[in-house]
Amino acid sequence: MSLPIIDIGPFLKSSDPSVREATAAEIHSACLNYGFFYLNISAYADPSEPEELTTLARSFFSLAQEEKDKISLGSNDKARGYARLKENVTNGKADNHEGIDFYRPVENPDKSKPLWGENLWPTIPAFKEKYEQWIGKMKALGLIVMEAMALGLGMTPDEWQQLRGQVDDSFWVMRIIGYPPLPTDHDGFSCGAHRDYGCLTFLYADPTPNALQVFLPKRAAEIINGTSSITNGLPSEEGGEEGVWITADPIPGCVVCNIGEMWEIWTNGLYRSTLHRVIHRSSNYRVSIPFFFEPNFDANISPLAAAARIKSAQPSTVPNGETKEYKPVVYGKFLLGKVTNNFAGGSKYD
Ligand SMILES: O=C(O)CCC(=O)C(=O)O
Ligand SMILES: [Fe+2]
Repeated sequence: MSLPIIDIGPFLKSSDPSVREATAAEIHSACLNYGFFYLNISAYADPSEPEELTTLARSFFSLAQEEKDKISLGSNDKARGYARLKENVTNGKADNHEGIDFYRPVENPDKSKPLWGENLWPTIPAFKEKYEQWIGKMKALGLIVMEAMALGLGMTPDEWQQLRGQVDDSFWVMRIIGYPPLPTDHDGFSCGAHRDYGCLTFLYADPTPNALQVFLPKRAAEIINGTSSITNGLPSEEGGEEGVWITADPIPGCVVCNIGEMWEIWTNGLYRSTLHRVIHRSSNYRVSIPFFFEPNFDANISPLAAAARIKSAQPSTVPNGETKEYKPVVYGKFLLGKVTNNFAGGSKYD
């Protein structure tokens, strides 16, 4: 047993409402229980596409350090470009990875403003074209999965159109990450424990096993009891909540999909964004390519009526029926807070 595997094919291809609702229900239950699932996209993208992207990424990461530094984010807008091995810090510890970040292009770029520069592309032939094709596909996939989620939450067509208007010009991020083996004496992780802060992450990773781990709180872990991939332990950095780390190895034809903190706000905590980390100790160089499908820069994210309807139909687990009300945020402001924090020595993962 592992995290649920959901095929997006039937949702894409069928006009039968019961088929579409079945996929939507699977996604809803995965979001309620885990915040993470495998999305089989083989009906949508040929596996050779992301494989080619990892080959291109490897040719970049194998360049001399000074070549890679030519597209350094430090000399750009502090967000777009290349970050050296250990430059990113999570929970106060250097991450043992290097990477390149790209964001949605902006009008009137100005690299003196955080986040507001231009993307810096490696000059490797076909690199930009192939990645831009992938970005186009992942953006469209984001809208498809959002529609399925709206259906899963029982949103009316009008409510869906309103939500769609908050994500139809996604301020997406794509990250290309290279992980050398984690030295046994490294004080930290390949990528420290964090929650994704946005909307939906679609992670393609090369076939390396035993790298990505997902933290399942005790209740969720019990649902998929019997899993052989349970490691153990509690994340001390997260207040010691009881649960288990499970490994989420790549599955051919699938991306790993998880929900970010904006979904916590939209659902007022009904869906939780789940802690995850990377510990890559095998001897190879691992490459992963997360695509973050995020809300529009100026989207005002606040709890959705559909989630409130589901919550009010459930018996309250909190004394006196009190529930925490999530505070609305404007996505772009929230993001700038993250990026400015990175610049101050924090992390995009904090
Ligand atoms: O490389 C991975 O498997 C995960 C990376 C990740 O969680 C992130 O960049 O947010
Ligand atoms: Fe992540």
